[in-house]
Amino acid sequence: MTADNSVNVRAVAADAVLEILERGAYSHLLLRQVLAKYGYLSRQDRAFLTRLVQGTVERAIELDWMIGQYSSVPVKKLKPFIRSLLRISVYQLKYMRVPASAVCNEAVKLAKKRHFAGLTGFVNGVLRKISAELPNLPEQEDWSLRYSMPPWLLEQWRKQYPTEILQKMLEGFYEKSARGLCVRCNLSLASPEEVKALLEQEGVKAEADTELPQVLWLQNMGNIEKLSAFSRGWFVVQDKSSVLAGLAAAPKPGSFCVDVCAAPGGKTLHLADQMRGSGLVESRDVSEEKCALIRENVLRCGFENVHISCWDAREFDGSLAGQADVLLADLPCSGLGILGGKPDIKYRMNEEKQESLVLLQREILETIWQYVKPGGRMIYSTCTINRQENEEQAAWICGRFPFRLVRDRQYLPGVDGCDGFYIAELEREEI
Ligand SMILES: C[S@@+](CC[C@H](N)C(=O)[O-])C[C@H]1O[C@@H](n2cnc3c(N)ncnc32)[C@H](O)[C@@H]1O
Repeated sequence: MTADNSVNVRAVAADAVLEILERGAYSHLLLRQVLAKYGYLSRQDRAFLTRLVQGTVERAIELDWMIGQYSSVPVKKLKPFIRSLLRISVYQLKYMRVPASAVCNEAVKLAKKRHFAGLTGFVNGVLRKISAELPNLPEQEDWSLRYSMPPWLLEQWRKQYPTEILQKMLEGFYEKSARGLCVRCNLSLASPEEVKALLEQEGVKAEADTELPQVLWLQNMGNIEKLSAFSRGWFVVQDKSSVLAGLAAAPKPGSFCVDVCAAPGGKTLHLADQMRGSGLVESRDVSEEKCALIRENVLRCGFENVHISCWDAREFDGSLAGQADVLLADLPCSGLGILGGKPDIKYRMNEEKQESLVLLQREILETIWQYVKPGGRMIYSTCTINRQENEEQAAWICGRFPFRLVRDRQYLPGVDGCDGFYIAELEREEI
């Protein structure tokens, strides 16, 4: 597929995969940049590019194993661009059902164009062999290959979840893109019916969520920032699990809410929306750059009941002591619940990083619990499925500070129809 005369979508995909898997770029940020740079691509090409990059990153462990079976050179020793080109090509063969002739011809052309003319025979040979063998390949027994999941992560989850649940989760990550893009309607500006109607006028398919009336699932949306409903601030891109955290906070009109780790502002906006312009949300994040993201969203959505400030949540702010009706502690975490949308996290994370995140969460919690007024509530949430950062952290809060756990829930991908997310609702004791 070539979008137009000026850009070869496969070349863009190969470069993007190289940046993500070889140079540590964040998949969601890089894709956003690339899609903005090639803003003139058709909806079809944007969808192809997105799927090819995301899918290749998601399936990289399995793709490398397949390439390794038919390459005379170990995958690790291949030239980075050739490795990337083979990865996107094998993904097209196995998961996009692109005809082998198209995949091989495009890969050979691209190798030549990037000055690897001496390797075109090698590229063609590996891809032809894989495409011939594909129909005979049995399903992988090894889950690390079947689901492209690092072995240490599978081992950790095996200790924490029963096998059937684990399998549903692993499959759930791959179902996310098919469900579409999840958005929450800004009820202060428009009803879900109005948002749906405006989106449909612009060719976007919007389906109401079966449980949460303010949530819509979008398909075929192209460049979201160009949609009128987006620029009018009528919706916020936010997974259903994150909406559930905002609903758990349920601020009463006129409340004072503190959101200590707020960027890009999804939950801040939801708190402001639930109070319909009354009360105040003190919305903070650690850097000016992050606060700028909150500001942009608050402006777009038209809220005046939000105050944004740059503050490191590990630093105590005496002016907030005992003030908050609702404290939102949506803390930095290992992010393993959102692998469906940010698959590169699984290659970046390790047990050492998880342990340091547990310590960072505790450092923040030791400071911020003091902001909750007696009888007030704290919502502790993460977008991960690791017990140490979730249930164990909620128990740690209750064991150390004057809080009781009202309720908590671990949402799981593939089980609950949303990202993996943990939400604990805690109440500060009156005395
Ligand atoms: C899970 S994200 C928050 C998502 C946000 N609540 C939302 O709904 O859009 C965690 C945030 O914590 C911020 N963060 C990390 N360390 C922090 C610190 N020491 N103080 C304040 N914010 C911090 C990160 O910049 C990141 O934006």
